[in-house]
Amino acid sequence: MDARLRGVGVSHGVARGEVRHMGTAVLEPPARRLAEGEAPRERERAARAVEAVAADLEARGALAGGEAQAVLEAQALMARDPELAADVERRIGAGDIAEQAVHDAFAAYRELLAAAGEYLAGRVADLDDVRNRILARLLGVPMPGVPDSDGPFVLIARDLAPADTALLDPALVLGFVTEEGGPTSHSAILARALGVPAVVALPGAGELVEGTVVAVDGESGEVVVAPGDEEWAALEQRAAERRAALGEARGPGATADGHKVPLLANIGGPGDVAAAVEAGAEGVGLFRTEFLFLGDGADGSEPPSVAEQTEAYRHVLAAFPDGRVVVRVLDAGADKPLSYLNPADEPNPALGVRGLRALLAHREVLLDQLRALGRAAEGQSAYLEVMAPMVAGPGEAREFAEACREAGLSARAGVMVEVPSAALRARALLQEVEFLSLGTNDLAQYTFAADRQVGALSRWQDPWQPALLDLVALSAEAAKAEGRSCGVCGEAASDPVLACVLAGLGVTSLSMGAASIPYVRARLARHTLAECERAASAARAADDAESARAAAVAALGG
Ligand SMILES: C=C(OP(=O)(O)O)C(=O)O
Ligand SMILES: [Mg+2]
Repeated sequence: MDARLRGVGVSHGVARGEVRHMGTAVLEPPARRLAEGEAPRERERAARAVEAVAADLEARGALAGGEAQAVLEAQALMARDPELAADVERRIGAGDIAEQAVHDAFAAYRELLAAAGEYLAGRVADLDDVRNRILARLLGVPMPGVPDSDGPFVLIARDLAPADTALLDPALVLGFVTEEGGPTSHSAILARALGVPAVVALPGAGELVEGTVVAVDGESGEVVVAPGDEEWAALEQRAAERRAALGEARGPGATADGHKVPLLANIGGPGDVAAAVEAGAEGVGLFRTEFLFLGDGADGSEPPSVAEQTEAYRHVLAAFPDGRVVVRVLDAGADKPLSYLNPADEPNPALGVRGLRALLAHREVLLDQLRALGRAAEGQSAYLEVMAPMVAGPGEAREFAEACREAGLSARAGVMVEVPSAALRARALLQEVEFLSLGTNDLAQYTFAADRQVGALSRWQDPWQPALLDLVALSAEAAKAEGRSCGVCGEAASDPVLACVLAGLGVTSLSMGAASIPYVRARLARHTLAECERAASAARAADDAESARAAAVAALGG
């Protein structure tokens, strides 16, 4: 095994300790069929196991409190899902024993969830955990979970379920490393909440030998196997420098010479507001409203009502008095499909009727959302702005602006720049709408013809690609020429060094997950605007992502 492995760092800090593996044995149902007349008793056995697991999850939640409680309660709801229960009953009726019926019903549900796109796919680990718990209960074997240990350790798992992470003792668990998961998985969210460093998506993590000492850097995503004292000291030093820098930077985002770059939060709903406020977000740069349409409360068969939407939007606006809140209208399709908006049989959904295209084909859904936003903004001091996703040209921008007017919305209307054509014709877009926001995740997908959901193409998702920086520069220059704002709300904004480069390219605000805000604030505060501009030119002059980053780091003095 290599001495240095690299995954994705999702929770800052460094840790060193012995590896302990999570009990991940997949429980297999015994091969047996029900005899005549056994079904009623078997149904009862299944129902009792489900209820016991749901109650246990709730009890763990009550003990843990806070964010963990919400997650565990959501898992208890999954366990009690009436459709799952009906499927289990049906399978038992067809002769399956309870273990087999639970196993297969969850597998069917899992497939649905995994196919529903990135955010819902992140909940697959939660569902697997619920299934394992019910199976363990039925089989009478110990629950899967965190290993027992007398001393502190680094926890290694395929993916972590909230029921396990919620009750972790940060004094014992020094850090997490998982083979799967991403920045939106619960492992990542809860690691950040617990304040322990975490690295996810590290292939081969499962092969680390129990008891080996590893060092985990939750920022760079590095895991060093058997680190020497010098290597460990260097990692600690880096972490200490980052902490010191964090402590010094306060207040609104700005470069060392006072050039303001507002730091905003990306949120998926009212539940993310507290973390954004705590991180000192100056507002919201991207409210991904599709989670209201796809999320826990929605069943995905029809849009939430205007009243339901109004309430959710009002909650968010109220949290940012006098702040800016940019709401993106529903972005359905490709990684976030919605049956009533997107065609079922598109050969290539990422290039299909998605985003604004789907909304223009269902204008009533768009108009209802805009009306709900207008109502939510009444009497609030927050400054509402609305923007449309996946806009390819000025005609679409005009249609969006017209819909905003028709809905009687007085908020500023803008568009996301996520398609190269929008960046190339940014000035024309700004004849129709009032601001731009760069969605670098999709912009990378469409610039490099690389599906953002295909792991094997992930290097093309690297926002340091110089061609992507060129498109950012084009958009920012167009906005400047038109006297308009041009922010970034894709993942690019959350990389502290790249954030400086983006500021140097002329981007006017940066929006990111709340956890990244303090790091970006601290790094920006270290450099003048002129230094950021030099770093931006150096990065654009490079030929690939790696050398662009190296050139920018060198230009910024390390
Ligand atoms: C911010 C973006 O939108 P999403 O990730 O929700 O598609 C983007 O594409 O960069
Ligand atoms: Mg996008």
